[in-house]
Amino acid sequence: MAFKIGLLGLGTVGAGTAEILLSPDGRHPLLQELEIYRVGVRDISRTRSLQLPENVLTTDLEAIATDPQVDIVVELIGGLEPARSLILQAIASGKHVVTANKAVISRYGQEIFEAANEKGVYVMSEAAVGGGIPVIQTLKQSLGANRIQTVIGIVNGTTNYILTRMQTEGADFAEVLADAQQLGYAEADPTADVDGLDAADKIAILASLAFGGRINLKDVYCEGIRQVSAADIDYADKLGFVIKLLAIAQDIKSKPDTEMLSIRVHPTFVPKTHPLASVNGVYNAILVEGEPIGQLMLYGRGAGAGPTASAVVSDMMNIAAILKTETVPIPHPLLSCTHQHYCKIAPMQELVTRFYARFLTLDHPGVIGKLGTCFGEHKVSLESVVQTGIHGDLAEIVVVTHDVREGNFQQAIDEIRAMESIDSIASILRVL
Ligand SMILES: NC(=O)C1=CN([C@@H]2O[C@H](COP(=O)(O)OP(=O)(O)OC[C@H]3O[C@@H](n4cnc5c(N)ncnc54)[C@H](OP(=O)(O)O)[C@@H]3O)[C@@H](O)[C@H]2O)C=CC1
Ligand SMILES: N[C@@H](CC=O)C(=O)O
Ligand code: NA
Repeated sequence: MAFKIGLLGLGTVGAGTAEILLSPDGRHPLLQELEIYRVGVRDISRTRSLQLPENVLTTDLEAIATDPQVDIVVELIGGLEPARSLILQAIASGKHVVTANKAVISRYGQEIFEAANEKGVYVMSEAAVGGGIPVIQTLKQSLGANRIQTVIGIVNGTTNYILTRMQTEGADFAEVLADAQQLGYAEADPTADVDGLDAADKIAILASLAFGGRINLKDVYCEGIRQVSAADIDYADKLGFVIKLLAIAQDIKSKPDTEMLSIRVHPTFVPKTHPLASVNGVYNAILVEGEPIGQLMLYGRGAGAGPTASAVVSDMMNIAAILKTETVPIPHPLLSCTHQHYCKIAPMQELVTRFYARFLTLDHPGVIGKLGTCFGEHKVSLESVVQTGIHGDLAEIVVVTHDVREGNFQQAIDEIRAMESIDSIASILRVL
């Protein structure tokens, strides 16, 4: 029995997926039962390196999504529309769906999964987070016995690639971004990568799986890497840290019967001894802490044709395997989405974390004392304060705090910004 695949998109991930399907030798035998039936693209005249079966290419994606012959629709075009509508059309036509589209799943998950459950079809999205890393299945199935406390991830390959090369080669941001685009890591609009939006989509999906509720993406705090300078990377190094764009979801409830999560994406000082500090280049890693499992880290390539396609094809095989046995009722309790409520997300002011801040000040006596007094008045305890150098008429002062309430820290910063002896606040970063 062959399962007919309708592939929407033949770009980086689509081509990687087709390549696996066209070379089944040495892989799981089930792969031989997945047949590329139609492939939808935008520009049919474009030269493609793949040798596809004849007459499969079309620009009519809607026809694929609704074709009665198609068993599984694989959405790999990216973006919000027409991707969302095509997924919904496929579901309405009774097709199972595989997608790598975190933007659509994080925003329209409720609509999509409700439609899928009603229609009795699967929507699988392993490639949407961590590329080839099997993190979605791990959270959905393998860790189901745990109470999850924390999920911390490096989940954007493009920014990790950029930060790694800035750190190791002192490379220029724009030049490295162009390389990441060339390598097929970046989104069609790389703003989504650089400004942390892609990582926010991904941590919303992971948090939903880890904490068993829907996440409203608007509640996810998001800061990208544009402001990270060579000077900060250098100070981080001297202080024993590396800078990583972290996506963090934590259960911060104060009592067992309450629910409160902190979900955020921001560049972070990570101690060099932390397991996430050595995750470099396009590699992603997701560190999960749960009870009783303790710490678990998944590591692998988070972007690129082959690794991402590995996840896409494994989703197709999972669906094919279920369809073959036909013993499992749909919705399958471990493969389908069964979330009903929205999780409560704490405002950032309530976060308790350490901070690194770099100030440019007039080189006057007593400036350090004024900074210390102001922080003290706002209950911000300092771990270290160093005057690191002089730039023309300005002194540079670097501060690292102990754990503080973010709201208190920001109030102190507002007062400091208004001080006459402060020229500017060059950077503020959170410390893990
Ligand atoms: N690249 C990566 O490493 C990863 C990507 N993803 C996700 O996978 C998805 C695909 O990404 P990627 O392969 O990089 O994207 P690409 O831009 O490389 O490819 C997009 C493909 O979709 C087709 N397409 C786009 N819009 C339309 C449209 N409106 N109508 C018809 N065809 C269309 C394009 O056609 P044509 O070829 O004619 O231009 C192209 O074949 C995205 O959701 C992305 O977020 C997830 C993990 C990793
Ligand atoms: N643009 C994304 C691709 C994978 O999701 C990234 O860089 O991680
Ligand atoms: Na994955």
